[in-house]
Amino acid sequence: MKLVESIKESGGFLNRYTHESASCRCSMTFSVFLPPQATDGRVPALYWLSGLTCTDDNFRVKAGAQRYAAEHGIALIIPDTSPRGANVPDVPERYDLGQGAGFYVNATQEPWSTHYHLYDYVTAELPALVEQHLPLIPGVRSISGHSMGGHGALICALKNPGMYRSVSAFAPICHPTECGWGQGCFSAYLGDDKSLWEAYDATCLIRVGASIPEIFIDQGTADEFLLEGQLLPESLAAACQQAEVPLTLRMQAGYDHSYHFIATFIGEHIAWHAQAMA
Ligand SMILES: N[C@@H](CCC(=O)N[C@@H](CS)C(=O)NCC(=O)O)C(=O)O
Repeated sequence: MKLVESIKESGGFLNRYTHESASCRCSMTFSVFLPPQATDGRVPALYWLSGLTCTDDNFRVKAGAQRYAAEHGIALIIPDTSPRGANVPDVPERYDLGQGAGFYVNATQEPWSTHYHLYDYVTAELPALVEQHLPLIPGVRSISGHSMGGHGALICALKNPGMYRSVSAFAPICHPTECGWGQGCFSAYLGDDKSLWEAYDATCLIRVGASIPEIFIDQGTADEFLLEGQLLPESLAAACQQAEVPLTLRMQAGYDHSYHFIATFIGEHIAWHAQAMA
């Protein structure tokens, strides 16, 4: 992997890397915040998955997370949301399909199946890469994300028991098989057989017994996509209650879907993950 930018922040370094991804078969860019504690030792890592339209840039410039990561001595690993490049299929007129909308699945359908393997990328290729090259404690990971990335964080944790010490999410797409965003991407990436979609749906995974110690979610009540029925936290809450999965779902009065909402609560999420990785 190649370091393309390094900026000192909060006593640590906000770095950007590019590498040739075997999973996505293209060059991928990701950001990493290394806290000051990484100068003389190895640190735990919190993976952050962003939402529709995002690159690795949105979280690093808008969430204000680096200050808290420095305080707690944890690294932030911030991947892109899809494969990229002129040879990678896209639908430029759509923000919710193609580049910027990888949905953290392994696509099986043409033309997406060559490059759109974000699930393998995030759960296997990227952790192996960063743990080999950066001062991270191998295997000590947590995961969080926003919207499409909140969905990504939930399914990565639910499908890989023990891989992450903790999982949280901001305004996650909780039941993608039942919302417009999810149905649009899953039909394109995974095909028409809806039973295959359920393997990438947090609510469905909990219904069929996926084991997870605890889930922590913040959701704004004035979130335009909550009101539009894209997020469906009530479906996840019902599944968790039925399966006796501990869920802390905080409905935050008046907050919208934006990074202003994330910036307000990211400190609490980072403190919670840091404790789980201590
Ligand atoms: N119409 C919106 C829909 C997409 C959207 O709200 N994306 C959220 C995640 S689902 C986001 O993080 N946008 C980028 C940002 O706020 O920096 C847009 O094009 O930005």
